[in-house]
Amino acid sequence: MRRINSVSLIGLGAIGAAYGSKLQNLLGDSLTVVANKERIERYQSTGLKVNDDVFYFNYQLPKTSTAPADLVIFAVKNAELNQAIEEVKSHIGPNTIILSLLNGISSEEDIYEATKNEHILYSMCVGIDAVRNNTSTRYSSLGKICYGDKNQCLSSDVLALKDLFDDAHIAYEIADNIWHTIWAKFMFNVGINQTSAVLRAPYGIFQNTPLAYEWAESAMYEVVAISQKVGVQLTEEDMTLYRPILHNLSPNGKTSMLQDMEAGRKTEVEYFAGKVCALGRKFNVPTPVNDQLYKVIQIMEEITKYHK
Ligand SMILES: NC(=O)C1=CN([C@@H]2O[C@H](COP(=O)(O)OP(=O)(O)OC[C@H]3O[C@@H](n4cnc5c(N)ncnc54)[C@H](OP(=O)(O)O)[C@@H]3O)[C@@H](O)[C@H]2O)C=CC1
Ligand SMILES: CC(C)(CO)C(=O)C(=O)O
Repeated sequence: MRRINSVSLIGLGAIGAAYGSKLQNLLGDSLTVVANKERIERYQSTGLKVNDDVFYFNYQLPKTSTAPADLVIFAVKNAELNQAIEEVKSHIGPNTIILSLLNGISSEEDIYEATKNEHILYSMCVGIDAVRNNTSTRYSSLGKICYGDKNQCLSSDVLALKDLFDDAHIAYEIADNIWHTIWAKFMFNVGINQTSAVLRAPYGIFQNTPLAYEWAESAMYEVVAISQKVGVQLTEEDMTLYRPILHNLSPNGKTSMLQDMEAGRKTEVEYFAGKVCALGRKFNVPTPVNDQLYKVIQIMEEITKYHK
């Protein structure tokens, strides 16, 4: 029976800090956070605050030679993924399990291309409303990590991760069809993240203003239509299933894209509307809502740069 005793994590933002704090409580220094010198100094100077607790992690510089970890977790943004893969590569051995908590539908394939690792479990996290302010992260709900083997089997990797999550008190769900689950989350992000960034609206606005959520759903419909061309077969029921998830998030919570917009960071629009529009063109599916969101969000990013 496989056991996960050592974990390396890259990306200590909202998601990395939230789940990393749980793992550190269990593993202590057997959880290693990979980061460059500037980040490590920043994290060490104040500690990493997660809700009301302060964490001092075991840090390691990128590309340091090290024994492979049992599990490597990616929790960076999509545009940062390629660099993160290079920087954490020395932690990945032939038997290392890899988990990518990034949103979108491309990170697992990108990691596979770069590492050829055969132990990548597909995953996403849902129902978490973590908001980060520099080195401080606050959440009211930690949600759960949905994951699975892409061949839909209960492999020893899947079971080893289940034991780790049980021990660390991280809620999880082993998905029957993880690719469908990831696409459903992609659909939700395409709707809620992008419209929230444009409206600068926290979850409460979408919970209480039907017109705002209708707009988000109009972007989601385009993902449903495309999914049917790529064999994923999302339906309107997948959209309905996300409504209670939205209503469980803190009304003051903000999507990761709204947080990026407010902090003047580049957003993940390329991996949401950018991907939807490209797939729409490929499969001849009209994507008028995402076409506009793609343009508006890119313009907003330029305006932010202009004012910096
Ligand atoms: N926030 C949320 O509620 C949710 C987010 N997600 C997804 O999870 C992913 C992560 O999002 P989130 O946590 O919000 O993003 P954040 O921007 O809060 O965190 C990303 C972190 O990665 C760090 N980082 C980037 N590159 C490197 C590197 N090479 N080495 C070490 N650290 C690095 C950044 O450091 P620095 O700040 O110094 O650049 C930052 O702390 C995204 O794909 C997002 O869509 C999924 C579900 C919910
Ligand atoms: C679902 C949601 C909106 C919060 O968990 C998210 O994935 C994000 O903020 O990126």
